[in-house]
Amino acid sequence: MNDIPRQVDDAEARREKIRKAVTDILVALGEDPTREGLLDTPSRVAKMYMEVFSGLAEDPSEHLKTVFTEDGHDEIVIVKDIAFHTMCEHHLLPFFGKAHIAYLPDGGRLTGLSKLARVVDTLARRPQLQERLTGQIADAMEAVLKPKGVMVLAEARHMCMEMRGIKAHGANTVTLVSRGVFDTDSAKRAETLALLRSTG
Ligand SMILES: Nc1nc2c(ncn2[C@@H]2O[C@H](COP(=O)(O)OP(=O)(O)OP(=O)(O)O)[C@@H](O)[C@H]2O)c(=O)[nH]1
Ligand SMILES: [Zn+2]
Repeated sequence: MNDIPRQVDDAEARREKIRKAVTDILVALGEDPTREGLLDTPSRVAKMYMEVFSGLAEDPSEHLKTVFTEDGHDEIVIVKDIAFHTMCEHHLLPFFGKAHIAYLPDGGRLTGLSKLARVVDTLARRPQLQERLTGQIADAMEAVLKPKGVMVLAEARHMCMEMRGIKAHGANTVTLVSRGVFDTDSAKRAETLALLRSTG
């Protein structure tokens, strides 16, 4: 019972810290935080950060606990084109793209297909690096489903590379993690990678 008000208070205290920090940034930029257009900006940014970083308080593997055991079904499962939006931890600017996941079940242990997208969503709602996001998706799959193998391919555009700095417009970053048989069996790895990369 006592946990609920504490969490609410804690969330409000964190929102207030963000509001104050955003006001300080606006002042540092030479803006007038009291002008009409900016009046609610600190509150909006606080609400937005609490939303886009809400995955920090969640355990992604919880989503995978809906396991169906389908004896004899140890064929590869692939879910492609899982869209994600996240924030690069270096600049707090968005990077976004798609994750493609393949796993080879063991002992018939399958999870709901939507749960793979939920894992990606939870991990994306954190300050991230693309390599870490890719690895953490595979970690969650391994921890709960204990598959024979898991492969995760992610492709993304980083706003910190496009709208500032090097301004490499349209650069696409691809990251790949292979575990289990997809790491040790080169034929399976090549076949699965081709399936993950194929379009349509
Ligand atoms: N490996 C990796 N690097 C990233 C990711 N997101 C952003 N970066 C990079 O993080 C690096 C930070 O480099 P720094 O030299 O510390 O920062 P900076 O001066 O803003 O760098 P520039 O972007 O080159 O102007 C940059 O090269 C970014 O492109 C990511 O997901 N993975
Ligand atoms: Zn960045």
